[in-house]
Amino acid sequence: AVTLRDLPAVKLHPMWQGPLVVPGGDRQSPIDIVVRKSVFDSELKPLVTDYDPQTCQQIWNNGYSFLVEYDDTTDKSTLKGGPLQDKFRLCQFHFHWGESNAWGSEHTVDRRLFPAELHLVHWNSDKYSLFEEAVMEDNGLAVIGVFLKVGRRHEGLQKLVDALPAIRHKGSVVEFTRFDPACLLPTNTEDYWTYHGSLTTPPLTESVTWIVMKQHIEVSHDQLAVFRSLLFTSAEEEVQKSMVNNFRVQQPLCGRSVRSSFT
Ligand SMILES: NS(=O)(=O)c1nnc(N(Cc2cn(-c3ccccc3)nn2)Cc2cn([C@@H]3O[C@H](CO)[C@@H](O)[C@H](O)[C@H]3O)nn2)s1
Ligand SMILES: [Zn+2]
Repeated sequence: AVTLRDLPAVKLHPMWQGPLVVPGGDRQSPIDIVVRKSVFDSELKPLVTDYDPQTCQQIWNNGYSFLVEYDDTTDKSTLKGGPLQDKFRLCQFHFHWGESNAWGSEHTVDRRLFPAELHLVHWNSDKYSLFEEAVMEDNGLAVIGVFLKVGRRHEGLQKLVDALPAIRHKGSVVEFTRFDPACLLPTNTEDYWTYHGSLTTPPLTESVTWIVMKQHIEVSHDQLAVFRSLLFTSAEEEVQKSMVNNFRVQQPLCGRSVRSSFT
């Protein structure tokens, strides 16, 4: 497997050329999950997702990734269980990927990189009434991370892949409805690691309970190639830049422990 050390000097997106350290940040994400140092916690429950495909609204290119956004004005698409005490509302999901299949994920497992990583973003609707409020609070957010590996074509993903050419440029949006994000979860949603961290893109707020699934999902090489056909740049810009390597590098653990729901 490829580890971070093997990476050639990967040209990072301007977002990551600046100071990568958040002043006073001691719970930043992503991290390397060292399996033998994770602590089994028998109190951790299986995840309970209840997503309503009717709340799917649009898919758009925000110049860093592509986001599938859900109507989060009611408790229709929710996550509970796992390490969570409250109910969380799905607001969007997106991916991070590399220019090659050798890297692209944000989290790593024993330094192992995956070609891509899915993030399903939720906020605590028991305690807050808006995402903007929750994002400023300790553990106001819960993000499920799912690793992608290249292999069999993912039938559920294809509807999303087919929509990507319409949002090639930064700022483009198209209607995208009736998509059930549960199809992107691995079959085993009982085994995961969980730790307290942050958003991996600005504002990098330290408000995320991360839930990283142990089991990956498989997508085909061609499906991943369509992700790479997206552009960081808007239609007006002269120089078009491929949307690849849109991941943040690993951050120091700063004494945090990672719990596992499995032995
Ligand atoms: N790599 S990852 O760790 O997982 C993520 N990295 N970034 C993510 N999001 C972007 C974001 C926006 N804000 C923010 C903070 C304060 C005020 C306003 C926005 N923080 N992170 C998550 C995200 C949120 N949203 C939408 O933000 C709107 C407010 O701007 C809100 O009204 C919508 O309900 C919500 O869906 N989109 N993305 S996640
Ligand atoms: Zn993300």
